[in-house]
Amino acid sequence: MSATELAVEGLTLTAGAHHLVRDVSLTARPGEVIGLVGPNGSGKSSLLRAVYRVLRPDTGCVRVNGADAWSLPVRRLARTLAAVVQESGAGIDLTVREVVAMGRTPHKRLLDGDTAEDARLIGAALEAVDAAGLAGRSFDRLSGGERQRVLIARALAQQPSLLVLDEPTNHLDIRHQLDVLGILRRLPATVLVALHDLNLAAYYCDRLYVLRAGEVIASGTPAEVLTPYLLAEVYGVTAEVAVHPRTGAPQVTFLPGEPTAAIRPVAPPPHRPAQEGSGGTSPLPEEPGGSSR
Ligand SMILES: Nc1ncnc2c1ncn2[C@@H]1O[C@H](COP(=O)(O)OP(=O)(O)OP(=O)(O)O)[C@@H](O)[C@H]1O
Repeated sequence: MSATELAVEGLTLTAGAHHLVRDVSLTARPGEVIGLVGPNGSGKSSLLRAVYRVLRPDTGCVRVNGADAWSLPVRRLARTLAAVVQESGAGIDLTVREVVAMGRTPHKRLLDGDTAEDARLIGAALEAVDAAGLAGRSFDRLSGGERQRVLIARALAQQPSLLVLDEPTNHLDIRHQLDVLGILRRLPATVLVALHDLNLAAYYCDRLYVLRAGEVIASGTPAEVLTPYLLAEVYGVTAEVAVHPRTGAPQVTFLPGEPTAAIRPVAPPPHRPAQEGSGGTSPLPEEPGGSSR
C-alpha cells in the first residue's frame, strides 16, 4: 500500500467558548514522519482527534489524499488511517490476539473469519512490538506499557497508509520506545505523531510542528525548529542544542534555571500559519549566533 498525503487546512476546534486549536495548517507528504510537539494543553491531542475523526472541525478541513476525511465513509477511512490514542483500550475484555485481530476488521466483510493472511499479519504485528508472548493474555490485565504495545500492534495489523499516534511511547521503557519509533520510521506509511520527548522527536521525525496555546508557532526540520530560543519561548526552559556526532540529529540538553534574557525573545512572536514545502517557519526572532547546527 502506498503512503497517503495528509493536509490539515485552517483547522479551528472549539469546546464551548474555548479554542482548543485555532487556524492550524499542516501537511504530511507521503512517507513522512511528522512530529507534533508542544507543552501540555497546547492542542496536540485535539488536533489529532480531528484527523482521526472524533472531534469535528468548526472551520477548516482535514484532507486525506485530497479528500475531506470528514466526508469519507468511515470504513473507507479505516482502510487508510489507523490511530493509536491515549485513552483507548480500557475495559476491553478480550485476549491480546483478539485485540490485535480487530485491526483487520476494516479489510473484511461482516462475519468473515480470519484468513491465513490475517493470521500472518496479526502474528507479525505482535512480533514487531515484542508482544507475541502476550497473545493469549487478557488485554485488561496487562501493564500500561504492554497495553500500549498491543494497541500499536493493532494499528500495524490494520496496515494503514496513514498512522496517527498520540504519545505512543507513553509508559514504554527506553528499549521499547526505540523499537516502536524505529518501526514507525520504517513503515511504508505517512505518520503523524505527538511526542513529548524532543530528542526522540529530533531523531525520528522528518519535520516538526510546534503548538502553543492551540496555534502552530513554528515548523520545519528538527534542526530548524529545536533551538534554545524556541525552547525558552515555548517551554520556558534553558536548553543547549548540539548536533549529535553519530546521528547528525539535534540533541537537546536541558539545564536547571530560568532562561536568561539572552535567549528569551523580547516580545511574544506573532502568529504565522505553518507553510508547506521545504524550510521551516518560525516567527521567533533569529537566535543570536545563528543556527544550532
Ligand atoms: N472537551 C473539552 N472541553 C474543554 N476544554 C478542553 C476539552 N478538550 C481539551 N480541552 C482543553 O484544550 C486544551 C488542549 O488540550 P489537548 O488535550 O489537545 O492538549 P495536548 O497538547 O494534547 O496536551 P498534553 O500534552 O497534556 O496531552 C487544554 O487546555 C485542555 O484542557
